[in-house]
Amino acid sequence: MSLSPLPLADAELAFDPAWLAPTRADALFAGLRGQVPWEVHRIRIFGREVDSPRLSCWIGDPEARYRYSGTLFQPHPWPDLLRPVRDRLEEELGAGFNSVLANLYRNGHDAMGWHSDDEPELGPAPVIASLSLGAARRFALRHRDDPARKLAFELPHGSLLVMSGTTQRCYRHSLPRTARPVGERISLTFRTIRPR
Ligand SMILES: O=C(O)CCC(=O)C(=O)O
Ligand SMILES: [Fe+2]
Repeated sequence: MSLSPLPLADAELAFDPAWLAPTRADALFAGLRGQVPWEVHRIRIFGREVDSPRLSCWIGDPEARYRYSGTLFQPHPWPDLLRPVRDRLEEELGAGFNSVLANLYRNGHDAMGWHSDDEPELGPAPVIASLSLGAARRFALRHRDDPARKLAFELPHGSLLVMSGTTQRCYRHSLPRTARPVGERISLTFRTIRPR
């Protein structure tokens, strides 16, 4: 398959439902599930620090540090099995990626709340490439100022979603909880952190 634009005003989205062949996607899921040092990240909600409802791991080049809630996060080194994925993304998208936030959603209770990836380290118009592995989950976008502008769709095993341009500035996105019984899902959100 190939990347095709998804129409949404003030956003720049490209989607490929089958970026990775199923057998490759299976192998990547199994390898990452076993090799990544999955952690519970703490997030701030309404001024309180709580465990995020998923497991995560920040992976990247040594300079891809970022500061969050007063803590300086140092990335974990790239697992070998992610290097060819990063190389292919860089070549196909013509963008550099020095880091990836890996997320593991253990079941339908695990989720990601509404947010924009708009930390200053990402720059004003970041390219974020998100590869989905494992159980298909819904992904939702909604405009910051106009609730009528929204989009939601499934992210299947091996799919790639690229958000760029004004997407982070104009939209929030989320991965909602679901009451359906769903298996594990891993997302890899490739980014570029500019060192401060
Ligand atoms: O898991 C997903 O597809 C979304 C992840 C996300 O929005 C993020 O890591 O910032
Ligand atoms: Fe995000």
